Parts: sequence; structure tokens; C-alpha cells
Amino acid sequence: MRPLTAFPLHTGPRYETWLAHPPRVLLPPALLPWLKDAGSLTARIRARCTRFEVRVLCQRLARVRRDEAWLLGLRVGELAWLREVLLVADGRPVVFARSLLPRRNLRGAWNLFHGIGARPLGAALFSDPAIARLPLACRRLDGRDARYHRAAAALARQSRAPALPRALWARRSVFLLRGRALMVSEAFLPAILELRK
Ligand SMILES: C=C(O[C@@H]1C=C(C(=O)O)C=C[C@H]1O)C(=O)O
Repeated sequence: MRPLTAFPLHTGPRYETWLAHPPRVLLPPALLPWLKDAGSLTARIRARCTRFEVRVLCQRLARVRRDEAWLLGLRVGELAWLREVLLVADGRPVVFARSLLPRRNLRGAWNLFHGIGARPLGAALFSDPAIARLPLACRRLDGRDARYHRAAAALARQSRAPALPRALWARRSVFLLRGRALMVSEAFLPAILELRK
């Protein structure tokens, strides 16, 4: 995996700004390493639990949101391939992940996206040296953002799911394969902080 630094971080309209560095004063200190670790989130969670699973919530064409469109070079509302999953550690959902692939990129090298099923996307992304990860950015998602509600709805469908806090910290980055982009965003659920350090 070649870390690339030359890529304009999304700095769209102020209310949709994704931050290159998490504002430490606003977030629980234990969440900082999760927001900043540029390695595989799957691997980091697996190292801190006994049973890991990916619960696929949806994999379909969906309309991209404004800040996602900007990052992927699409028009707002344009259709892209969407994959939403819950990453579950020892039976407890710890991450709501939302990945988007422009339709034009599916025919290319990203055909893995379709056939991945319940295997973690990260296992494929971090095993191919031709795939480069661009810098991470983070932001808080609250009730003004549809993605917060999608995470809440996904969690509500899980058994014994706790209520969500008023905002979730999320991170996102772009993976490039032969110049074609795949965006991965991950919202951290409260149970992430209960995983062993
Ligand atoms: C990018 C990674 O893949 C993880 C697995 C995902 C999936 O299976 O859809 C989505 C986001 C990630 O949390 C990773 O492990 O870092």
C-alpha cells in the first residue's frame, strides 16, 4: 500500500467540511487512534476481539451526497455503487461503514467491489500493492446528516442495540487503483470504545 499525500482533502462548503486533523478538544481521547490509524480498520478491530464479522446492510446503486460527489468527481445525486455494512466485534456493532464506487469505475479494476460479499473490503484493499490510500479526513455526523440516520436505523435493526449519541465521529478516505477512486467512510459506534486497547 503506497500512502499518497498529493490529493486535495475535501474542503467543500463549511457545513460539510471534512477535517484533515481531528479537533482533539471535541472528541474522546480514546477515539483519536481510531480516527487516525491509516492501516486497515478491519485488522485493528480483529486484533481487539475474538469474533469479527461484516454484516452487509446494502449493496446497490444509490445517489451520492454533496460532499461525496465532490470527492469522487461526480454530480450531486449521481448514481454510484453503494456498500453499507456494520463491522461487528464479538456480536456488537462497532463501525457503520459506507463505501462508494463511481459506476464508471466498476468495469475497471474495482470489480472486486461486487463480489466481496461478507468478506471485509479492507482485506482486499490492503492486500493489493497497486492500491494507494489517500489521506484520512474526519468529521462529526449528527441528526442533520442522512448518514447518521442510516447508521441509527442499521443499529436499531440489531438485537440489544444501544441508542446512539447525538453525533458520531466518522472518518473517510479515497483508495485509488490505476487512477480510479473508491471512497470508504466509517462512522464509529459507541461500542468501539469498549474494545480492549
Ligand atoms: C477499508 C477497510 O475495510 C473495512 C470493511 C468494509 C466493508 O467490508 O465494506 C468497509 C470499510 C472498512 O471499515 C478496512 O478494513 O480498513
